[in-house]
Amino acid sequence: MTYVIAGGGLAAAKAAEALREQGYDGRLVLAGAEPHLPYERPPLSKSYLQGKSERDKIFVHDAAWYAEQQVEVLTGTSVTAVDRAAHQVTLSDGARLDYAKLLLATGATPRRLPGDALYLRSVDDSERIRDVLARASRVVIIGAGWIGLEVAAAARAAGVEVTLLESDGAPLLRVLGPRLGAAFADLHRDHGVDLRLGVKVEEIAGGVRLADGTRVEADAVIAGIGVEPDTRLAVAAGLKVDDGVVVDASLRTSDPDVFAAGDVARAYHPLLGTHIRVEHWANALNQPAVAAAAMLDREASYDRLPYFYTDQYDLGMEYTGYVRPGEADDVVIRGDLDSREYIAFWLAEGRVVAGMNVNVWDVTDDIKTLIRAAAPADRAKLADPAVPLTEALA
Ligand SMILES: Cc1cc2nc3c(=O)[nH]c(=O)nc-3n(C[C@H](O)[C@H](O)[C@H](O)COP(=O)(O)OP(=O)(O)OC[C@H]3O[C@@H](n4cnc5c(N)ncnc54)[C@H](O)[C@@H]3O)c2cc1C
Repeated sequence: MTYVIAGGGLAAAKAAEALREQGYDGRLVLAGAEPHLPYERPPLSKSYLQGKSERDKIFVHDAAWYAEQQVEVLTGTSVTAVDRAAHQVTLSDGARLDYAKLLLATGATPRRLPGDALYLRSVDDSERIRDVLARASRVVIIGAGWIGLEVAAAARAAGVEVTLLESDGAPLLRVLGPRLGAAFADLHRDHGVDLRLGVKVEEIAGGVRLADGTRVEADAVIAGIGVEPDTRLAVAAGLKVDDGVVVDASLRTSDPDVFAAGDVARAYHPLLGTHIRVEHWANALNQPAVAAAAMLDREASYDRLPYFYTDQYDLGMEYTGYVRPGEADDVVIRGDLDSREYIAFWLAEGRVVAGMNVNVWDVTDDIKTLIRAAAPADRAKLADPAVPLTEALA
């Protein structure tokens, strides 16, 4: 009996680990398209991009671990097709492999623009951009999302002039809303970033040309405009796909022998009562244990709240929870936005649905408790640093 993992990122590695931990002792094959063993991506836009961490620190496990665990890792090998009726996958080298259970952990790929821009997804991308930052005097970054902002911070740390272009009226507008988006705009402007909001890029060529005709010259253009889930295999195999491979709370697809986890999965979240796709490290870290249990025909359900973190300059933050699209406007702040030491809470119908602690630590569990309570919060208590967070319910 063979279990196959299609994909070679964090979710894939954690799935292999979880299957062995949970007692699966059959043949286990992990096929990953990249030429590397599975590694963690968060450092690629932070410490690794800034030359502050070593390459061997980013790998989830070393080669010896996979050998000990008898996980057959096929690097540089894509799964090119899934034949669900025959329970067989085809690999890019032409080989065919029978599977009893299959996990799709194919992740996501950057959205691209026409023209000559750099993108940041892989360790090779990170090294390329690091080399560019070492030589460039000016770069343009397109997109003030998490990746764009972190690359802007790395570029400033390298002494490079940065023009950061964003089509919305604030960085991270859709996630954080206008008030907190503006706080991130201030952060970057305070560090010398030329942030231009509400602009549209018309052409990328030796810099960029904006829709209003303005040209911004640069030594390199780096784009971070979001990712698309890599659902090609699932689509071709006729699985249910809707901006991600649709799975239930146990991470099972519309085929009982095929599962999905990580960036590629749109999973039913029992607490939120809806399907969500999460493009965060903690999700790729934790979902695989549930997928592994389900692959072993055990009861399992993934109901962790989404969690995300970022580091930019001297700002560190953690974000916990989920704000439904278009509901990021009702915010209560505990602390001081200007000194960049605060917790922001997003409310929907009076209840806390998400919290972001900025340069304030060890509050994630309390924020989770508030969200899980799903009860109306007392806004004054929420805003008052003297009141323990767990007492902030109405
Ligand atoms: C630069 C960067 C910084 C980030 N920083 C943070 C952060 O600070 N905090 C945070 O929470 N999250 C962060 N993230 C997001 C986080 O890294 C992702 O959520 C996580 O990598 C998802 O893991 P995954 O295994 O699902 O997918 P991926 O990491 O995308 O891995 C999927 C792998 O599968 C391979 N693959 C695709 N198709 C096939 C196929 N058909 N056959 C075989 N292999 C295939 C791909 O090549 C890839 O190697 C960051 C991401 C990036 C790129």
